[in-house]
Amino acid sequence: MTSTEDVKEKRIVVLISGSGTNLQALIDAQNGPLLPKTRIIRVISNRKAAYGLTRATSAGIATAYLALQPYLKTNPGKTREDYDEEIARLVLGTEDDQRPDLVVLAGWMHILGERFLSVLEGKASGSSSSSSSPNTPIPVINLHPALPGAFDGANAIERAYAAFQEGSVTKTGCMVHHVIKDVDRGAPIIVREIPFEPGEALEEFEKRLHAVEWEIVVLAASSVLFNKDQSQTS
Ligand SMILES: Nc1nc2c(c(=O)[nH]1)N[C@@H](CN(C=O)c1ccc(C(=O)N[C@@H](CCC(=O)O)C(=O)O)cc1)CN2
Ligand SMILES: NCC(=O)N[C@@H]1O[C@H](COP(=O)([O-])[O-])[C@@H](O)[C@H]1O
Repeated sequence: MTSTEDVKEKRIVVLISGSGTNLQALIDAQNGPLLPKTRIIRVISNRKAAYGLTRATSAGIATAYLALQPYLKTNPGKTREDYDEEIARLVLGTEDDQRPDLVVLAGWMHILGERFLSVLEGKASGSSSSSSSPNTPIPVINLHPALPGAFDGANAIERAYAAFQEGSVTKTGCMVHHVIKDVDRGAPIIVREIPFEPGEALEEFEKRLHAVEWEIVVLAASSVLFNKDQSQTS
């Protein structure tokens, strides 16, 4: 029987661009019933002012910042794809004990290209370390505030709310899905439907939606890390 001491710690890297309330939900869930022996080892942001960086630092989690435009400016000749590969390197770290078991995009507002995905899928080497498991794919999941195939891309909440105002939808939702090249089209892991309420202000609706996000981002991480089926779609 494996004792708890023998169970290898699970490592998560979280990518953010903003306030980090979903990062905070993951921080608070570390070593709890859904994420036992699990640690967020690094938080990476593409926005220097992201409050999520403050949350990470307050929680004693290492942080890194790298934004596309400053990267291109300080590296003449480099491309967006080079940036994506640099982000992959930041995700992998330089040593084996820095290699994550899961990457969570929690409000990460940059579309990641093939070069990033290839490194994380183990099809290309992005780490400078002689990792003992360079080709093991690392799952990448994304939190998106819409239902599968409904409002892909940025500003999904506002677009869904406007569609409700026009009478073209009665509900929206949020989901966590696997990340593939096609934005927001990866296989859903957890989906939650959230009906609109007539007369409800956008700000009030957003509060309801975010509260559901904080729940599913932890459930999805648990599902992927521990192969548990948390996929109650509702
Ligand atoms: N290859 C993938 N990359 C990303 C995915 C994905 O599913 N596949 N999900 C997004 C997250 N996201 C929606 O969930 C999303 C974020 C940002 C954008 C977008 O248009 N970004 C612009 C820049 C916008 C800005 O800087 O404000 C861009 O990248 O040029 C669309 C969807 C994360 N990445
Ligand atoms: N297309 C991606 C997208 O819109 N992601 C959204 O960014 C917010 C991040 O909040 P947070 O910074 O407070 O965690 C969340 O609402 C998440 O669904």
